Amino acid sequence: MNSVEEAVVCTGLEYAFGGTLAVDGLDLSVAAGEVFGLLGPNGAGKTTAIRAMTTLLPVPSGMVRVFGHDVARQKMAVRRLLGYVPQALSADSGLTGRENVALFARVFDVSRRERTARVAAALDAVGLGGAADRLAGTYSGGMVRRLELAQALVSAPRLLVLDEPTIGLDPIARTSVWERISEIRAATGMTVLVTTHYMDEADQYCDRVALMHRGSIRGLGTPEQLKAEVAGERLAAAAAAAAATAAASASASASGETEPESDPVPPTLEDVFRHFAGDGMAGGPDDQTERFRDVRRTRRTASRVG
Ligand SMILES: Nc1ncnc2c1ncn2[C@@H]1O[C@H](COP(=O)(O)OP(=O)(O)OP(=O)(O)O)[C@@H](O)[C@H]1O
Repeated sequence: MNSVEEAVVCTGLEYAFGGTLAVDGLDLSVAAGEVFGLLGPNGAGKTTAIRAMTTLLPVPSGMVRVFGHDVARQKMAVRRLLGYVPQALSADSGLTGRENVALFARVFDVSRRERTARVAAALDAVGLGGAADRLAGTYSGGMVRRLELAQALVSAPRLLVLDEPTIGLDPIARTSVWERISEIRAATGMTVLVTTHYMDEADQYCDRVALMHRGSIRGLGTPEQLKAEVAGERLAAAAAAAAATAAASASASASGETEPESDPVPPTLEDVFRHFAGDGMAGGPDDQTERFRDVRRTRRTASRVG
């Protein structure tokens, strides 16, 4: 990708759990400094791909590089560049916000001299400076998610990876989490890789998105590019349908009415999602299993957040 620095490059990434091929030949490149959304239906392989990128799953060398470091051979170098907010909650409700972040500062080897200032700066950056000495167990769901963001930020990562950062949050808390992410990214130039099922969030906050389905990428581009692509395909399909109707109807054919009507409603990113992943939501037995799995997990996460 010529002169653009690449934060993450996946080349033919594969990962299987027993007989289940969760990631199936994933090719992906995330440019340094962009907010990149990895989208796709339940079970598409997003979390598995992210866990491979963050060194949490073993993959052969050559499949994933983070800022040029191979995750298989340079695991520690990669970890030093990363901040990761997993889907499952990681804050300890029995510690204060400050203690939670300080714990991460120690784990991520922030020097003793810098630690106090870095912990305070991370808490301020997510708007928790005033609540830093309260137990995390007294925080609202949105505050807990922002605390986890502070935990991931305390090591000043070049790449922040967020797996469904706003799941189970109300619209105001979701906006607050995203505003913090946007501010921090603007201030630091950090790269952000995020998964979300909220298409409105992806549309508003991501520079580019990839639609993942059954383990590989099916669509890639800016939200505007992908919406334009779907609009173009809808028009082409409408033209083909109109031509077929005209051919079948002598009267239409005689009057030459083969032009399709223009699409009155422009596609949304949700339409893009359905376009690329529609067959994943058709309701086969595997998809039903994924949906139940997701409902259970969303409820679990929401109840732990709330
Ligand atoms: N620990 C595991 N053991 C066995 N199979 C797993 C495990 N984790 C994931 N899978 C399977 O791998 C596939 C991809 O799952 P993954 O969690 O990566 O999808 P996802 O896109 O992140 O889904 P969601 O949007 O629901 O979080 C699914 O078929 C899932 O059932």
